[in-house]
Amino acid sequence: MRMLVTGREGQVVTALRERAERAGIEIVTLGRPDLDLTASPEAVTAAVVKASAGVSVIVSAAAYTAVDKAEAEPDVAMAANGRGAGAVARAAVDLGVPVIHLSTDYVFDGEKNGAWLETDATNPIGVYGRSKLAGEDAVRAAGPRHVILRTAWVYSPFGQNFVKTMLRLAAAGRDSLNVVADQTGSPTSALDIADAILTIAATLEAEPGDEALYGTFHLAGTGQTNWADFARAIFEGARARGSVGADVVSIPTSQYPTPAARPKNSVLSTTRLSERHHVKLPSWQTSLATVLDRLIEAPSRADGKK
Ligand SMILES: NC(=O)C1=CN([C@@H]2O[C@H](COP(=O)(O)OP(=O)(O)OC[C@H]3O[C@@H](n4cnc5c(N)ncnc54)[C@H](OP(=O)(O)O)[C@@H]3O)[C@@H](O)[C@H]2O)C=CC1
Ligand SMILES: Cc1cn([C@H]2C[C@H](O)[C@@H](COP(=O)(O)OP(=O)(O)O[C@H]3O[C@@H](C)C(=O)[C@@H](O)[C@H]3O)O2)c(=O)[nH]c1=O
Repeated sequence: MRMLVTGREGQVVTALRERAERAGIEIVTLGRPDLDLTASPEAVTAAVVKASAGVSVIVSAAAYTAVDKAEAEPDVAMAANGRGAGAVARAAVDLGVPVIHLSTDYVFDGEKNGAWLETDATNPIGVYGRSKLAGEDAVRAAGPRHVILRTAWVYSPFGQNFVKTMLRLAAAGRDSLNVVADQTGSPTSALDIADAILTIAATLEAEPGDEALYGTFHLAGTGQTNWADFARAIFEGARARGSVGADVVSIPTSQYPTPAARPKNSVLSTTRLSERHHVKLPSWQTSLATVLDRLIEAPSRADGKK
């Protein structure tokens, strides 16, 4: 298998590079300046086609992900996540290969009691979510051979994410942090996303004509939490590894004003993916431990002891 992934230094693209190399899968990454999703759709499609010699699948992982900043520059977010995503998917159609496209829990308004199904009505409450929904629509319009993977609350040893922010604030000496406790979701490791994408890509390659494998799927860590409890788990893990933590004070969202509104309930039902692609991610606690192991050097290892 040879795979092209959009993006260069993002969390998912970096995790995919690592996992693909380990599995002996050839991976081509395409990011700025060679690919700018905000360029004209024709230029985006041409750049992807040009870089895709011999690829059997395209993974569309690059996106404008600055949720708050998007409120101030909706045109840029929409160009990248809407039109840009559509142009990447059209390149896959031109090449005759399937596209695996990453989307988000933020396409929902968060008002449901219970986990969101793929068939639930979307209703994004911010610019980022609206731009990602436009991208989903553009991917669907490009052709039927797509897998849209809506994921959530992504963290990893790479790039920027909530886990690294918490560890950085504690390391900078913040002994107490106010964190919102009324937004619920499922933290998802980019390493797990990468493994899932490799499995899904292999299945698509083996069974290209199976229509049940295409469409929209939810992919998230198993279990749910809120940001405050997630922060507590991060600090508990940090302390257990000999690093510093901070006390977490639970606050309502109203006490942490941000430019963009976030959904109250982001929990995604992942049953469809496990039934059709036999992919089920570990519990978020298990995956958090794996990522913390990589982010925090254990004292015994730092001492050179086993
Ligand atoms: N992070 C999260 O919590 C979640 C992410 N998702 C989705 O998953 C996917 C992967 O997210 P993640 O890896 O965390 O994202 P990151 O923010 O870590 O990385 C985004 C990548 O997109 C690239 N990029 C941004 N703008 C452009 C552009 N105009 N042209 C080309 N490349 C661009 C960045 O390039 P550069 O390195 O040059 O900045 C970077 O490589 C995205 O589609 C995102 O919407 C879904 C749910 C949650
Ligand atoms: C740093 C910090 C954040 N928060 C809150 C703000 C927010 O509601 C929540 C998470 O903050 P973040 O800014 O990391 O989250 P955010 O950027 O909204 O994360 C989202 O990113 C996009 C790309 C997605 O697709 C989503 O699935 C989701 O992961 O925690 C606190 O309450 N206290 C703090 O000290």
